[in-house]
Amino acid sequence: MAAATNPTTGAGTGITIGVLALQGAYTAHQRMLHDMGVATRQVRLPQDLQGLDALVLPGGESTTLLHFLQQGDFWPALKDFAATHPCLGTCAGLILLAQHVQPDQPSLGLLDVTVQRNAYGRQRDSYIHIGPSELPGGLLEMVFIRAPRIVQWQPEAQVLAWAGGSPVLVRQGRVIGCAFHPELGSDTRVHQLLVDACLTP
Ligand SMILES: NC(=O)CC[C@H](N)C(=O)O
Repeated sequence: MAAATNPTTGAGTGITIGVLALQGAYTAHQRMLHDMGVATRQVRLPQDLQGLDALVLPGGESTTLLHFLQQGDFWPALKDFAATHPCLGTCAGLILLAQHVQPDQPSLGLLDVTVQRNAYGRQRDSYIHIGPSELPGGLLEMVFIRAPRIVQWQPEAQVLAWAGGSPVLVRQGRVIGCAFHPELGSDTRVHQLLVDACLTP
């Protein structure tokens, strides 16, 4: 892990965060991390994981992501990386990190939650919710796009935000899962959780 020189932002920390760039909303994550002063690298091949401090698994379509990730040795390499480094999974990325997925599909099993895919409706049912959170400053704007719902969770998964009676932001050790899209907008607090996880020994 890199030494912190400015723990309130990514600037000057020397950390590099990978963004899984196979499909989906990865450029918006890169832009947000860049604006926070954090170096990023697109991850398209298993060897791109080498030397990274953390990884973002973006939103998109989890079945399509799985299709690419199950080629060659990407899946075991990702499993090893995610078990040993901070990770932030948003929307489809949360589905990849979950312990159980409904309907059933392979997942990394790093967050003790069960997620139900597409539980908030179709693309046209996308909506913005403003709700309380445990993040510094409280209230959080959350963009939901065909989002998964966390329908079961274990106490190991610390809930940091709720919407409509369900957890929508959870953290388990250095793994963070988020049902909404924190990369769309200018609020950096969810990404800051990932940066902070990199800087925590
Ligand atoms: N915005 C998103 O990432 C949607 C997730 C998608 N519905 C899936 O099941 O993978």
